[in-house]
Amino acid sequence: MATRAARDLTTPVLTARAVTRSFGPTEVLAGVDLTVAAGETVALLGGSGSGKSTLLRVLAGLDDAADGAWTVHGTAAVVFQEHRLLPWKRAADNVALGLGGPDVSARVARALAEVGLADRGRAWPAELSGGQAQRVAVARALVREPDLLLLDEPFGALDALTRLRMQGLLRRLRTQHGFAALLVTHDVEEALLLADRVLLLDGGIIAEEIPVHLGPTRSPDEPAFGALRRRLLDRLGVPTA
Ligand SMILES: Nc1ncnc2c1ncn2[C@@H]1O[C@H](COP(=O)(O)OP(=O)(O)OP(=O)(O)O)[C@@H](O)[C@H]1O
Repeated sequence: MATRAARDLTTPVLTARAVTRSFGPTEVLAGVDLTVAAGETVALLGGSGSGKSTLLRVLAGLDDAADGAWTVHGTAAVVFQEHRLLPWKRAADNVALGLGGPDVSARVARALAEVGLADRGRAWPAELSGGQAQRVAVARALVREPDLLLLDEPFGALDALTRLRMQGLLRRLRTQHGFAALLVTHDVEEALLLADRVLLLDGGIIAEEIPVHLGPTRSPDEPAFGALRRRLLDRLGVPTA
């Protein structure tokens, strides 16, 4: 699939300023500022109920009750924890949903091949494993050639092995396509495996920003990885010693 070579890489793909969102008297987002650069992967980490999913929904345009200013420069696509495939449509038709043009079936076939499901296009969602269904959800996002992927715990419902495979898939697709990603996760290891930067959401704001200076072939066995993991777990109030 063609990457967007013409895109201006100096313009951020996402900027958000002073984003607030309350539910009744509870202010869940209290003035969030963040920027995601082109091609960058940013993990959004925070405790349960800290507002990660709320923020992602706002940025994805799925919540119109928030205040503040946020802009996606380019095309964004969202992948949720649940695959959200329509059960009455075959895998390929789920990927094709909302697309137009004469080459839709070729684009869909290419996207399915890229997630390793070239031969499953005619399958019904109920015939797919959890991991396969989530791959179809990734293909549905990929086929839109996004500049930014918004990922809300995309592998959270998968078993540990499938999760590792999906993380590898995301890394490969990111290298091939060059999209930026904002990844909501509460898995510190996942954040460190995938992200260039980790943002900690706490008290309704980005309370801390941690650059992840690890190489592309990073491993949890590296001392620097372990040090960052301890720092993040400590910040999240999880004892490590
Ligand atoms: N539609 C809603 N109505 C009322 N309260 C809501 C609604 N959506 C979210 N909240 C509240 O906002 C807070 C943040 O929720 P959110 O789902 O964004 O947290 P999270 O950080 O993604 O949590 P988790 O990691 O457990 O998924 C929670 O207290 C939640 O109860």
